Amino acid sequence: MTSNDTLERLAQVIESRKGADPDTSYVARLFHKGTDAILKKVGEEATETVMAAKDGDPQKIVYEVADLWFHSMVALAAFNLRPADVLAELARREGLSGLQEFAQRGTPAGGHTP
Ligand SMILES: N=c1c2ncn([C@@H]3O[C@H](COP(=O)(O)OP(=O)(O)OP(=O)(O)O)[C@@H](O)[C@H]3O)c2ncn1[C@@H]1O[C@H](COP(=O)(O)O)[C@@H](O)[C@H]1O
Repeated sequence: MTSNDTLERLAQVIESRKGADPDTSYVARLFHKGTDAILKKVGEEATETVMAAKDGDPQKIVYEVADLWFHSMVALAAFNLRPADVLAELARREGLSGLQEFAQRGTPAGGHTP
């Protein structure tokens, strides 16, 4: 079993919660609340990830990043996207240095460097 399988299985469960009962499913409740509520959770989990990383506790970092990935996947589903779309974008970037990619964009005068 690969990590891609785990993400794809979770994506299928998330998809199946669209229109499900908000009283019996957390994901259905998020969809019921709407996109703004989902995006708010993504923001909260990102902040909690930063705080965990500042604490330096590896277990807490993994826990919070799992929360962040999960809520990001709910956000993707809200826009009818799948983890496969993100994985394809990462695959496209494979082997292309971030510095190289940044240079190809062309740095505006006075612009920042990564
Ligand atoms: N991976 C997850 C998952 N990760 C986190 N959460 C829930 O996300 C909620 C919000 O997390 P928070 O950290 O914000 O917790 P909080 O209770 O708001 O507390 P605070 O941090 O705000 O104090 C919690 O209720 C967690 O249980 C998840 N809920 C569901 N899943 C997956 O989604 C599937 C479908 O879930 P249901 O739709 O509920 O059946 C499950 O089988 C799981 O595989």
